[in-house]
Amino acid sequence: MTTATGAAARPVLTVEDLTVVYESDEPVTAVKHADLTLHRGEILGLAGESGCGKTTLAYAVNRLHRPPARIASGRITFHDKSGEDIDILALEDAELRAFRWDKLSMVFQGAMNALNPVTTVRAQLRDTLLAHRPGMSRKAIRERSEEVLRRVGVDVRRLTSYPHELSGGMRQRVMIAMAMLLEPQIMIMDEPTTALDVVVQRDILREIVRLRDELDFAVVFITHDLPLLLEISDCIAVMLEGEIVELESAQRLYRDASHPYTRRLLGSFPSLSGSRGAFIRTGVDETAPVPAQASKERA
Ligand SMILES: Nc1ncnc2c1ncn2[C@@H]1O[C@H](COP(=O)(O)OP(=O)(O)OP(=O)(O)O)[C@@H](O)[C@H]1O
Repeated sequence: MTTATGAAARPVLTVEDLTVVYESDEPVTAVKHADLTLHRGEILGLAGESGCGKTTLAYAVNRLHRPPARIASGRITFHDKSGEDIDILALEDAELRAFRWDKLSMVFQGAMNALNPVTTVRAQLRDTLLAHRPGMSRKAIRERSEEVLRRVGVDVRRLTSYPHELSGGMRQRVMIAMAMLLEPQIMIMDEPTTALDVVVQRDILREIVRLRDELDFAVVFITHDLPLLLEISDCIAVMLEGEIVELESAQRLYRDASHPYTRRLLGSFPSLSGSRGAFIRTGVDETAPVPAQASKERA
């Protein structure tokens, strides 16, 4: 199969006909018959205004949705690198616990507040490792913990820190380190940097793109910040009122969006209207390659 960016890649996740309904007094169909294919090593941006169903879709993919949310239709298949296909909606509880973090991890909105406040970074990394790799030696745990921290640009001396001793940016990096701890094949990131200031946000995003290049996991990146998605994504899915109305390479979407809503969305960001291309990096010309590729250099 060929991805929208032109590279041959196999799918790692297929979502077919997914419908999620909140069975409240007035039922809300938050995701409507969504189809999505994520390829190995791909960064897929999920864009759309607040309330369009992005988070609901991400939660359902990882079976983290809670009542009143109910999956009314669909099929979600994880294509493991071993060649096995895993039907996520059919997993038993124990299988699901083993699956999460290991094959697919998530960094949530405001995740930096999700760290346990009374436990050191070292203990949190160790607990996650031991839950999934019970036989892991102390030496291997130490080495892996140090490695993931280094990868996200946090000094290993921070292993002995408690979350309150870290800055917001550092806590978010630790959460990303947790998410990559078990070398998942997919990381879903739901507005992972929204609460951070712009400079730290860019720094972390560049890091995610660089890590993806090195480690080749796939990323679903959710935000309503379309300019940012154009910069880091290979492909972008646009959601409107629960439907995926467009799924295109970042480049095609930017230059030639077909859905009127996408065009409106593009036009609603002052930095994207007017002289196209200026927002990405200074000096980028109109005929330059896919924005995501150009942003792969390190910060
Ligand atoms: N617990 C709930 N009960 C009923 N409706 C809900 C519930 N949670 C979300 N919804 C509705 O589902 C729809 C999709 O919400 P969702 O949070 O998935 O959107 P989103 O695109 O992620 O928004 P945001 O960007 O603000 O996070 C919205 O109409 C929302 O009001």
